[in-house]
Amino acid sequence: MKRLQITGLRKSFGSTEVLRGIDLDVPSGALAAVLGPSGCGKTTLLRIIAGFEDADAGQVRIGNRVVATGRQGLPPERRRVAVVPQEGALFPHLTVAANVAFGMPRRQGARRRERVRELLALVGLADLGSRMPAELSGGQQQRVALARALAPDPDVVLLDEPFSALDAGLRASVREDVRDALHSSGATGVLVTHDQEEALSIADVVAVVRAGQVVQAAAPEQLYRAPADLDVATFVGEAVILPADVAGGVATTALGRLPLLRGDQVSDGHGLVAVRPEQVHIVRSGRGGVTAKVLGTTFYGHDASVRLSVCGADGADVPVLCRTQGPLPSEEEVGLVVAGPVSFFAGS
Ligand SMILES: Nc1ncnc2c1ncn2[C@@H]1O[C@H](COP(=O)(O)OP(=O)(O)OP(=O)(O)O)[C@@H](O)[C@H]1O
Repeated sequence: MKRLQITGLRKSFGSTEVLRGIDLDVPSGALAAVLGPSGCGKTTLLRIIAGFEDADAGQVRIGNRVVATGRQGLPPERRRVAVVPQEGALFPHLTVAANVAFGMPRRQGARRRERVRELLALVGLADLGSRMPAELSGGQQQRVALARALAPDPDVVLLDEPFSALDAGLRASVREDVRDALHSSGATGVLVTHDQEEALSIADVVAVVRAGQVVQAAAPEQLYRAPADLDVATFVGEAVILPADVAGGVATTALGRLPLLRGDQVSDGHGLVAVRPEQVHIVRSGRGGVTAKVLGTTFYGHDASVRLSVCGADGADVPVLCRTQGPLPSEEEVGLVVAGPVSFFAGS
């Protein structure tokens, strides 16, 4: 089994406490994304798992092996952990095949060549073994880096912002290929990123790190639909935040009366609700819903993001965001209805 269990991991550099009790549990063969703003300690966490850095306290366990506990740990080469760095870092003077074979024992001979072929096929580069790294695109280089990491058959693969150097068009397809290759290999993966779309789109589990702790770890859809707090709600995707008075599991807001997620567990009181823009639907003025005025539209091609304002309880304008197929004329009056339950954060 290749389950990765991290408990109570702490690390300070001088007087700066970077990791303050990180807990993370990644099932065998799953891919976890560690999502957090720049400087929150993501790379430090990976370096500790890999054995490049010692923690001050806590434990790293892979399957039934404790690879680090407190300040003690196995050396990196005995952990069965591989790292894919930010930019492939391939050996420029070796062919693609030789790069992939680099970490494998030479005595394997024909088996080694066969394994390189398998790995290149796994990452979709079956025909490129004889090329030099400089003759590959950035996305192809990252796939070779993954194949090289997988060559010694590691239990855990760590990926440090592996797509950040790729342009937007390429990034989506390369990350899907990397996810599929990782899943096929059976290795457990941990990817660190500050890109929420990347985390949501490829990971089985997303762990949001803030101030050196995991504030929520959940499947992408659960994280998006039921964020643990207001910061997670706004960090993971866009949200319309509205003041709300709650009674009987229903919030009264500037967008009308909205049912709450797990409303039966929410006490009556005042707070804020988070509404996802795609929950807000436009209906023609006079056809129900809350009246809103269009402020402007940003058109993205596949859809558009419309900024509107509705009238709050105190008479002030409340900004609202929704998604539409195309632009709407500014100043137009429309009706808005909200579909589905919303998250509530008491006393915020
Ligand atoms: N060897 C070190 N000595 C001193 N401080 C360090 C060291 N390594 C990291 N830090 C500090 O620890 C903090 C976390 O760094 P880390 O690189 O882990 O963050 P990160 O979340 O990966 O950031 P980014 O997304 O920008 O790469 C930063 O404030 C950094 O300056």
